Amino acid sequence: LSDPEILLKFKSSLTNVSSLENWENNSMPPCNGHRANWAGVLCYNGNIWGLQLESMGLSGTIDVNTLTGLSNLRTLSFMNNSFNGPIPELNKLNALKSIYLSKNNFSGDIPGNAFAGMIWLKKLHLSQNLFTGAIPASLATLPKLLVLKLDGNRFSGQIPDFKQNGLQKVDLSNNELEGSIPASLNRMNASMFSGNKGLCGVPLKTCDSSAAPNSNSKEPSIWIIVVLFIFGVFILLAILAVILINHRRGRQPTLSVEAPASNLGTKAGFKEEEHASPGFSQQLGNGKKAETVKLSFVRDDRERFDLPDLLKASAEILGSGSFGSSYKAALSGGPVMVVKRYKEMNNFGKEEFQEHMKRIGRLRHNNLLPLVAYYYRKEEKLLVTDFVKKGSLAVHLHGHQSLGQPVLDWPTRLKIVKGVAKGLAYLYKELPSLIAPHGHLKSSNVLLNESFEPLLTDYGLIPVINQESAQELMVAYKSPEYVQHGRITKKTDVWGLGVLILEILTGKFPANFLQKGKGSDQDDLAIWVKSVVGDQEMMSTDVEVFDKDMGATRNSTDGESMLQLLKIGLSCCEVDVEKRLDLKDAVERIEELKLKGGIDDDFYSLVAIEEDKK
Ligand SMILES: Nc1ncnc2c1ncn2[C@@H]1O[C@H](COP(=O)(O)OP(=O)(O)OP(=O)(O)O)[C@@H](O)[C@H]1O
Repeated sequence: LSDPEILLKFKSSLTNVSSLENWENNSMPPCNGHRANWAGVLCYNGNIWGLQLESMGLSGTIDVNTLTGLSNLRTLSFMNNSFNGPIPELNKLNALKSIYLSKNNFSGDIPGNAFAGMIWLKKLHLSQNLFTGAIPASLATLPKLLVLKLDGNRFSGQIPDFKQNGLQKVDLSNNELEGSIPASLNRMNASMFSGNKGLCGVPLKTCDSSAAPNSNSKEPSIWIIVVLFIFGVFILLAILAVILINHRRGRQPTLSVEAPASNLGTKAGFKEEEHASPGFSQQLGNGKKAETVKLSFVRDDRERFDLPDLLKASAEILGSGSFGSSYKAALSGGPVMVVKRYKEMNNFGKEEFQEHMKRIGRLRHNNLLPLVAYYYRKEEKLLVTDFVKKGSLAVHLHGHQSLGQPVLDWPTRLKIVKGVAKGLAYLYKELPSLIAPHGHLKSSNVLLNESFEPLLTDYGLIPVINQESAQELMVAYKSPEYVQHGRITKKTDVWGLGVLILEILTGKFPANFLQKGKGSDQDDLAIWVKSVVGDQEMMSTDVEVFDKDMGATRNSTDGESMLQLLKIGLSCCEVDVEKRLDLKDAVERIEELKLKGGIDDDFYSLVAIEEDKK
């Protein structure tokens, strides 16, 4: 369906729609550039990014399924209308940044998972409705939530333990909540909790521990005893069952790994083929008779495990890059690790290799994925790191459709560039003897943590990669200076940073990495950007290279910062090394870039502003 068709279908499930009479198929399109022709529609670049249908007397059904067709929709407001019934299934619109449903007659319990997966949601207003039951638990883990207004409903039970540090306003006043206020909300104003008879703890009066859930405190305690008793009986039965099963099986160990694994503490290692689960271990061991295998840990602050533990774990291949393959392996009951098996590290003696791994293991920075351990055998090298759940920047920039995830917005992209720059500056400081301290900077080697902070990986490896393969495979050796003059310089990583910046701003994949081996004179992406933007001095915020998916940038600060970053990216991609920025200058210029002030980059609901004034 086209945008107008989607809006008309959406309108057909509403009642009392006289305010939407200019929503008509044969009239003007809903958006004309940034201007809206249809009432209550918010436009950016000809796309619908918001619906602000406030104070229109609307009722009927909010047809969320139809709205899923509007791929640029980021904000929804139905404030001050007459909608009733249960809350719509808003998490089908998981790219939304703000939702305003206050001042309607929505009612009933909200399912605990109603907001699960809404990782972009910053503002949620549900004030002054008739909602009952518990505050949905999924709200407590939304990573970007800043403002939550649930006041003036009939929410009951305890307040969930909000995990976010960034919460700015949480208004829970005038509900039927009870119990103690979680520590994460202690710094809120007391008025945010007023009108709830059962709440206690900072910033309200302290909880009286003896009489806390008081008056009818006897009843719950009896129930607790009954539940504990039943639970105890279950556990006893389970233990008996396990003993019986083991008895029946006799004394043979169920897994061949178990007996020798327990000796590991005293033995120096074990024979790989005795213990490994077939797939992963066969690939690692190559079917050859293995020597003893023991992981060397490069950090003291990490829980110890050994290669057998990883081999036992069911492994999943994450991907095969130019150097080999990466496997994800979950240790039983413990952390999830990634083991990268390098094909091209065979020319180094044990001591030389160990020395370098120790050096890498000493690095500590918020924007580096730490090396945890390594394994050295003459013909086999493995590096072990933590698994990063959100995956790589490459996946977020180029694979979001398949993941069903919203694309990265501008503030997130700027945060990633700033983090990458900081990580690089640290590598330059700590590894001054390496000509290219990273050497392999590209978007699949930038992983993203839970709050989209970038973590560089695969850094500092040039000294232990076989020279011939390095020249063929590593990003540093694809730089114009290497292709033309056969040398890399202190500014080679700056070129990698420039290509990454252009990739982040344009959303386009740098074609060079697709060609194995030597690339063209300079990166195709940089050539394309230069051909579109022309003379750097003459560039304006209207240049056509920016990824449209970065989202609304109507305000001038953001547009200006994007343009500045584009200029920095191009100056980092200068073919002439003399003219290219050095790392220090590039990092300084990146650090100066500003986001628009304030807490939000979407619209401020008119009714919400009025409410906030009260
Ligand atoms: N620690 C990790 N956590 C999560 N994903 C990871 C981790 N390390 C690597 N990956 C992802 O696994 C995939 C394979 O990574 P790998 O490092 O083997 O190859 P690559 O980065 O694509 O290429 P290259 O071998 O040239 O570095 C990539 O998509 C990468 O982003």
